[in-house]
Amino acid sequence: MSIRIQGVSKNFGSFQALADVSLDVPSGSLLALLGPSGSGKTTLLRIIAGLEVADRGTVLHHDENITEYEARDRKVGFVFQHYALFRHMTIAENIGYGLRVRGVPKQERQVRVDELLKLIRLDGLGSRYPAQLSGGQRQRVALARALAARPNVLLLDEPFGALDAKVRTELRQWLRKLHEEIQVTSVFVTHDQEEAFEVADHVVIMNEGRIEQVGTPAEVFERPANAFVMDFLGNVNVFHGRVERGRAVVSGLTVAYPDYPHPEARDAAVYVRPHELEVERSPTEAGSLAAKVLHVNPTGSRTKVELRALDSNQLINVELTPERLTELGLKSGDTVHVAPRRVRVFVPDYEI
Ligand SMILES: Nc1ncnc2c1ncn2[C@@H]1O[C@H](COP(=O)(O)OP(=O)(O)OP(=O)(O)O)[C@@H](O)[C@H]1O
Repeated sequence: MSIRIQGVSKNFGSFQALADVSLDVPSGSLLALLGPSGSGKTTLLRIIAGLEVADRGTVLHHDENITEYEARDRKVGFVFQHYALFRHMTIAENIGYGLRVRGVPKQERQVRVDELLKLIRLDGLGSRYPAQLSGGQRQRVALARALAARPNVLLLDEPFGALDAKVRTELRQWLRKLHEEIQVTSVFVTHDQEEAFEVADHVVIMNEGRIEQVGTPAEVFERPANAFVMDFLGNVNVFHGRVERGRAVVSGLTVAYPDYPHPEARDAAVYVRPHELEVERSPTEAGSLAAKVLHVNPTGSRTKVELRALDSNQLINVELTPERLTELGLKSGDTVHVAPRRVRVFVPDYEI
């Protein structure tokens, strides 16, 4: 069941939580809403669920306009961060609760609950109580409960937010596999980039009630639509420079920027990710920034090197492979030359 959101706006008093948001969630996909705190992710999810009413705009399920439908008529399943299970009910009773309320006969309920217990890999534990399960297992039960009535859409709001890092990682992979198995259209809210990238096949980057970009994890990471997305998606070096005549210039460094062919110079931000910076012992022909090595921190498969540009004093973060580090033999205090393999240039208020 696809979801289509068209021109949805929502105000809380004078505060605009969502500003003219439109989004398509293809049938069977798993889409993550990713953005900083307060960007409107939960509000959008609640509007899809029917728990919140939009001031303007429409929500369609498939081609049906469900904007006016109550939550219970929308056939959605929810999992929240703190969607507590009923403590006095067994796991099986918890999972079957919604079916019981809907009057599904006992036998049919039991078959469905057993099916779900298998799906969440907790078969045999149906007679336990929530207190006898780990936090991760409890969230899997919450998910089974959400799926019990075969919803058209599954909505998850920071479902693993309260769990520790190791369990979170396991549950992400588990959710990914589960989704491949059941293929129910799912929307997942998180402020954790790694989580969004690992779980979802499409990521929606939100900021201040607007959608900044929609794409696969690779698309938004490799081709960020704007400076906000670039910044938000992690560790990045930002150099302040200018653009003019098809070039972007940061002190000694010049790179081609054909998107700005005009002769009048404008301020620009030049973004380079740490693994897209090369370190050389001598200046490169294409232009490089002279910098002093502050720290070399070889952890894991990448070595993090912190440098300071000689002319601007700006801190620069570089990631090198262990092989490259050995080749260079870098140590603190060395003066080197840093050159980007790839840059993204953003010119404020300039539409390409
Ligand atoms: N019922 C409400 N009344 C007033 N303001 C609200 C209400 N619900 C949300 N807001 C405000 O709307 C903005 C967006 O909230 P929302 O919960 O959608 O953001 P979010 O991106 O999910 O953030 P978080 O990651 O912190 O949950 C916030 O500034 C929040 O304070």
